[in-house]
Amino acid sequence: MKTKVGVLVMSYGTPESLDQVEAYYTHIRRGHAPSPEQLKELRDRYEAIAGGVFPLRQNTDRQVQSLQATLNRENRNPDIEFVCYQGLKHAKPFIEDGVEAMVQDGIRTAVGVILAPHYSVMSVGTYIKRAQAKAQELGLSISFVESYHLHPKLIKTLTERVNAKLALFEEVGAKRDEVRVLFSAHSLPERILAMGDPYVDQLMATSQAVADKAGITNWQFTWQSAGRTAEPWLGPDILDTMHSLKEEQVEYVLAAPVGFVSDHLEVLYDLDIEAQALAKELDMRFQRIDSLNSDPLYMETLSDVIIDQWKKG
Ligand SMILES: CC1=C(CCC(=O)O)c2cc3nc(cc4[nH]c(cc5[nH]c(cc1n2)c(C)c5CCC(=O)O)c(CCC(=O)O)c4C)C(CCC(=O)O)=C3C
Ligand SMILES: [Fe+2]
Repeated sequence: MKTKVGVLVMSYGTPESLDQVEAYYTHIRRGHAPSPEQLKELRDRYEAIAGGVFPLRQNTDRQVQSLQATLNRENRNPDIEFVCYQGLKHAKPFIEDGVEAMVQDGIRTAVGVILAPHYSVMSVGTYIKRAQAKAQELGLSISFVESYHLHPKLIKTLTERVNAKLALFEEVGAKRDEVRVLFSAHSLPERILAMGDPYVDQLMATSQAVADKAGITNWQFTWQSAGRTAEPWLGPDILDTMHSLKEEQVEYVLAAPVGFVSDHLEVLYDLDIEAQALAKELDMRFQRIDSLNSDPLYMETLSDVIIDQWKKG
C-alpha cells in the first residue's frame, strides 16, 4: 500500500453567492462588519464581473484537481501517493478545515503550498501561520513552500502569455517595442518595507526575468487593487501609472498581473473593467495577459516545488 502524503493547497477564497459577500468581507476585516456603503461597493464589483458569478471558486477547484493529477504523474517515488486538500483564507473550506480533513483521513505528513508565487509576511506568511498552528494542534507534520517566483516553468509560461498579447498588438499595427508592459501585483501596506519583507524584491525579480526572456525593455512595475484603509499602501497604482503614460504619449499598454494566478475580482474588475475604462478615456489600447488558471506549466511548477519540499521534509 502506498503512503498518502497530504498537500494543503491554500488560496484566498471567494463567496459562493451574493448573500455571502457580507460574511466574506467581515472575515477579511478580521471580524469587523463593513459599512453598508463598503458592502454595496464590493457586491457591485462582483455583480459587474459576471452578474454575481464567483470565478475564483471554480478556478481554485480546477487548480487543485489538476495539481493532484500532475503530482501523481510526475512523482517518481512508487511508495507514495499525493492527496490534495483545499484550504482557503477567507471562505470555506478554511485553512484549518483542510488540515483537519487530512488528519481525519489518517495522513501523517504533508506539504503546504499557496496559489500565489511571491512571499510576504502579510499574505503567504499568514496562510502558513494558520496552517502550522492547526497542524501542531492535531499532531500533523507539515512543511511549506514559501515562494516559487523564479521557477523556470513559471517564467516560461508567463513569457509565452506576454508574447501572445504582444503579437496581437502587432496585428493592429503597433511595433512590439511601442507597447509598454505593466507588470503588476496586489498592493500591500507600505509598512512591509520597514519589515524587510521580500515581496517587492521577488515581484521585481519575476518581472525582470519575464522581460529578459521576452526580450523587452519597454516595461515597468506598478501596483494595483490597494485596500480601502487609512494607512498608506505601496504605489504607484496602475490607474495613476496610466495617467503618467498618457503624458509620455504611450498608446499601447499590456497589463501583466504576475502576482495573481487566477481570474478573479482583481483581474476581471480592477483590470478588465476599471483600467480598461480608463484606457478608453485616455484613448489608449489596453490589453492584459491571460491568467494562468490550470495552465499545465503552472501545474508543473507547483508539482516540482511540492515534490522538492517533500523530499526536504
Ligand atoms: C497580497 C494579496 C493578494 C494576493 C495573494 C493572495 O492571493 O493571497 C490578495 C488577493 C485577493 N484579494 C481578494 C479579495 C479582497 N481582498 C481585500 C482586501 C485585502 N487584500 C489584501 C492582500 C492581498 N489580497 C489586503 C492586505 C487587504 C486588506 C485587508 C486585509 O488586511 O486583509 C478585499 C476587501 C475589499 C477591498 O479592499 O477591495 C477583497 C474583496 C481576492 C478574491 C477575489 C475574488 O473573490 O474574486 C484575491 C485573490
Ligand atoms: Fe485582497
